[in-house]
Amino acid sequence: MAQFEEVSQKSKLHPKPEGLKLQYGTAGFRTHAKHLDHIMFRMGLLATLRSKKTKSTIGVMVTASHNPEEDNGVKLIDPMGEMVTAVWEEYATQLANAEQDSLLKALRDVIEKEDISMSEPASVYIGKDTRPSSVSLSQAVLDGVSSLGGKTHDYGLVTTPQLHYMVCCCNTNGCYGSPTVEGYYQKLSQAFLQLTQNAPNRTDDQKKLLVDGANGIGALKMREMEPFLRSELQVVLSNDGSSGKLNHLCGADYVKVQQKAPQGVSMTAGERGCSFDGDADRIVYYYTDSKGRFHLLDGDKIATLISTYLKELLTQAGLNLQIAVVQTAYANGSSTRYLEDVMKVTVCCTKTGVKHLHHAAQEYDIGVYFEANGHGTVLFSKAAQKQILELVTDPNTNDEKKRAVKILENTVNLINQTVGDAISDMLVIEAVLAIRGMSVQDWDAVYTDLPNRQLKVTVSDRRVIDTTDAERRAVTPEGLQEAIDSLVKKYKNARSFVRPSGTEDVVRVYAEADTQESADNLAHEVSLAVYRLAGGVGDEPKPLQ
Ligand SMILES: CC(=O)N[C@H]1[C@@H](OP(=O)(O)O)O[C@H](CO)[C@@H](O)[C@@H]1O
Ligand SMILES: [Mg+2]
Repeated sequence: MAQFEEVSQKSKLHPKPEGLKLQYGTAGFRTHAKHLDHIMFRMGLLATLRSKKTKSTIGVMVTASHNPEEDNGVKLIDPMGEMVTAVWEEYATQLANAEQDSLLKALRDVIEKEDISMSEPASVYIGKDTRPSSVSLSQAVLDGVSSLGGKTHDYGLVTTPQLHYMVCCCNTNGCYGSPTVEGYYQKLSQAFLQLTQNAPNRTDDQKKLLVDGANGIGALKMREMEPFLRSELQVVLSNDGSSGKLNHLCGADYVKVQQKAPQGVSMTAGERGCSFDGDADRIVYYYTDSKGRFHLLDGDKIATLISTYLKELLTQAGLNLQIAVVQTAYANGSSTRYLEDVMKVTVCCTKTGVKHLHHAAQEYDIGVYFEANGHGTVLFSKAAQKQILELVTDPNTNDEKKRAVKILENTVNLINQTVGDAISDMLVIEAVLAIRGMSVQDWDAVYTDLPNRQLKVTVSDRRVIDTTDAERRAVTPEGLQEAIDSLVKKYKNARSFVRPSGTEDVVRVYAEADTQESADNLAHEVSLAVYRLAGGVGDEPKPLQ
């Protein structure tokens, strides 16, 4: 077959290092950039097949998000802008690991299993982050697509959520928006400007926001978008990539894990700041109080703020829609308690990884999902969107209801429903604070986080730990869960769980309790239990200082 002749020829330009095995993990392939050229070419091939199969445009994003600059990675995007489905993750791994001489066989296997008609046309959208290696790696993706006769549109430098958005716009024939970066800025900024009209008396101080761009793509795109916001948001951008290194001592992951402000951001007391990660699909907020203490507002605080706001609007609009918040086991216990007991919203817990949260959120009229690390968005069901639109145009709606439902409509337009999006989430948070007249301190005071600690333990094979109940309980190895249970009993308001990481070769330990000292001690004791019962390697975990 002529098509395969070209694959065969071109694949020689992107050879697989013999014996190298990589896996499509929680967030696609991710490793040192030097190992990825063949992976990119093959993901170009796979995206082309996926496009033929679904008769839709598929996205391929070249990025390694919050990883160090030397790394890179790739994620595939399905037709509605969601993460690629699990079965195709398997194919991705098979194709990635086929040795050079069995690549065509691996390709034919997928075609056969999925019964793909090779005469279908194919279309693939491609984007990349600012890593130096992204230039040649995205070229390898383009080569893969063209060698199977697929059409490509190379968006060049875009954030991950922007590419998800483009794919969704394309496959909905423009219903979701226009598939251009300009179209994205226009849709979001128009919704934001409409929303801020509900808060006409904001001062320049209130409009000011410090943004840490993680020296990555988010910074570039924030600069591009700024004029569209017409000073309704006054962004002070740092770590804009002009001098610092990507994700180095800055960005959302650094701030969340270290629980301190990024370097290069100078905040006066009470000013609010936020950090994006390296591909701008995560965001966390923070401020420093008058005593110089740093306060983090993470994904849990964001989910609480947004769901409270939506619930209030639904009541004002007289709409009977069910709202739920989807979290993972890492959600702070105080947030879960507040949402269930005070807000009376449904809270559901899934396994770690955005695809799990996204699927769970699709089950509700309105599903708000956030990982504690700041990755999340809101999904509105088709029926919910229809009800909102009908009420906007209903001549019998009174003024109060009309105001609420107009705000809801603009909020729907401001949210990137395809995936967590730092820029979109930031604008939603800014709009909510403005409309509700809240400062960042008011927001922080809604509930107080339980002190918590996350640790990592290295074991010889992390797969010996199997979990259940959305990863909150360990089933194996024997005795581990009992050990955790009896340690937890020693502390007040305590909770702890362990799970094998899906992105690193470690076991993660999480503990929370009434004081930082208790959380630290509990996390340490549970780490010791993991080390002893699950085959720890290296030195025994030491107590925290
Ligand atoms: C505790 C934690 O933050 N885990 C992260 C991390 O997964 P692990 O499976 O824990 O390594 O990376 C995932 C992909 O970016 C992200 O979805 C998840 O939230
Ligand atoms: Mg990311």
